Amino acid sequence: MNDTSSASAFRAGYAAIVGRPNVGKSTLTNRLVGHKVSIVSRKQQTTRHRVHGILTTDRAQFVFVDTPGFQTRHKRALNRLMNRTVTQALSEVDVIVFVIEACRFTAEDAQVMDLLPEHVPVVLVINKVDRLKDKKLLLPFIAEMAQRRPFAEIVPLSAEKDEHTDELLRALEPYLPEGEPIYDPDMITDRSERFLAAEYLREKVFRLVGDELPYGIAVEIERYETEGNLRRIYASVIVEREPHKAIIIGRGGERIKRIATEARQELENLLEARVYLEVWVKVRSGWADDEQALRSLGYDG
Ligand SMILES: Nc1nc2c(ncn2[C@@H]2O[C@H](COP(=O)(O)OP(=O)(O)OP(=O)(O)O)[C@@H](O)[C@H]2O)c(=O)[nH]1
Repeated sequence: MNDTSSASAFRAGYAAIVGRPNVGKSTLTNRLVGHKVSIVSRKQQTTRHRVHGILTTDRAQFVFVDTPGFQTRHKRALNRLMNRTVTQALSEVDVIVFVIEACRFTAEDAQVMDLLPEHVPVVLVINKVDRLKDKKLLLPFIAEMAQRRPFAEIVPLSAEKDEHTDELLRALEPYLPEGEPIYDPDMITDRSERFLAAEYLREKVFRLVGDELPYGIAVEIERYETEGNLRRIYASVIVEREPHKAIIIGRGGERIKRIATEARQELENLLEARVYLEVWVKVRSGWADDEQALRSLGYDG
């Protein structure tokens, strides 16, 4: 208890995970935390909230902030809110994890990099190295990236295959301040069950509706009741236009049934509880353009 040497001191702090859409930020957060707290989709820009994934080891507590993709093309209200969220997240953290794809550095990546504050250390993650056919290309790419900016560390890894993710944790640890855990060590997220239920349901909608719908989809939890080990969840999927409703419902209600069943099963695993989930599809036109409506749906940046 009286040991004051810094080598054994516990560390705790915040790490923001940033990068352009689709580089694998959600996959990485989930891998590091070991639970599915942030939704993953092939479709871009599925992460709209700051989600804290929390990992507590015997040496440190990492609080990960999974930020939405930087918006460079679209100008709708939703995206203005998202950019504000990102900027805010970055100024508050102890270390930034800047994620790019192996051997690709696009104009969009450069735009994200230019927004990173100078005073916060940045660890560069080169993700998806499993995709590289020729691993020899990695070294020159690392050298090229090191020229672009003084990164605190550069860690090539594969979030999906869980390769070298431990090295990232080792690289991040020294940048966390010494101190007591910020959250209870048993926690994996500071989000409520209600929030996670909405996220899981939204992920299923994105996965099962595929590319048939634009981004104007939201999920609202209308009632969330706990009765012992049972959760009763009443949710709405909100779309912008009537024809979108039919797409989500599917022929004979087949698709919405599958969305609800899969979301329920995953929630049962996460919560270790029985889940009753009822899902309705509603049309509320223009919500993605209306910041007020977004706030009421919980997108309050
Ligand atoms: N091959 C390979 N694919 C990966 C890896 N990491 C993520 N992916 C895939 O890349 C896609 C995007 O991953 P996400 O984690 O949703 O990306 P994101 O950066 O959070 O995306 P946004 O939420 O749009 O910002 C998914 O299809 C993942 O399965 C990896 O290490 N290797």
